[in-house]
Amino acid sequence: MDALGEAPDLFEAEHRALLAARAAHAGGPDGAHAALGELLAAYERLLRETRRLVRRSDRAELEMTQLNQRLQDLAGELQYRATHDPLTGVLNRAAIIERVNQLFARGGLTLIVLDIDHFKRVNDSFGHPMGDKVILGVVACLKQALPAQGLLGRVGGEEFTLLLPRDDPEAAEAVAQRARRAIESHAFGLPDGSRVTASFGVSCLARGASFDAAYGQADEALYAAKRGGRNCVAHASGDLQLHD
Ligand SMILES: Nc1nc2c(ncn2[C@@H]2O[C@H](COP(=O)(O)OP(=O)(O)OP(=O)(O)O)[C@@H](O)[C@H]2O)c(=O)[nH]1
Repeated sequence: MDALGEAPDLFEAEHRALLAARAAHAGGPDGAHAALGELLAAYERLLRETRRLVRRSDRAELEMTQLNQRLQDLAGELQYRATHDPLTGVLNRAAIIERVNQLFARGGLTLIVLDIDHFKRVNDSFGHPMGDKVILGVVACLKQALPAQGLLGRVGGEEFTLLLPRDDPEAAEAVAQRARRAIESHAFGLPDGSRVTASFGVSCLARGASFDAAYGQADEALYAAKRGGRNCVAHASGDLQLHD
């Protein structure tokens, strides 16, 4: 910048050489040779500068593209972390609440809530890492039992939800029983050879309901399943019915 705040003209010398060449050309052949020499030198410098500027701008563009990609990756990572459980990689509670409320705006749905039975015993007897391994095993069983259009989430420590995009109690019963059997028969590798089971509560509600209503019902049914002896499925359709 000069004193007036204007950027210096990078091609001042070339501009002057051009003016001189123009004047020499207008004045006849006498001064033309010297002017042509100056013009050549100026033209060569112009090419060098232009190449340097193009290279610099290519580098800047590449850096911008890389920065942009990094930003997009970070935004995706942030979005993933905000919506997924770090241990299991399934949807977290906040993401499940959002999905359920979105789906209720469009139609009915089924919320199945399940809780691993006597899970505290696993932690107390074999340690927290073994408990984590059981949680991962349960998630693998749930993924196996979940239909393609269903969603799986972790809504508490050892509590999960299966979300089915229709309020169909029979389909819900089939999915819950499939998940229950998958857990019951899975080899978790506990040191004492004991099996792991889970209890299930099912709520099917029509369009316009909310996560709180569906979760409240499913949770109540889940505790009926616990009271009913665990390793079973209870529905919240009016009065609670146990299935095994
Ligand atoms: N390993 C591990 N344990 C967890 C995690 N989150 C919660 N827990 C444990 O889960 C256990 C839950 O125990 P309780 O709520 O008493 O229930 P429970 O022993 O499963 O008994 P019931 O539900 O009545 O069958 C507690 O010991 C928690 O510390 C986790 O991420 N990893």
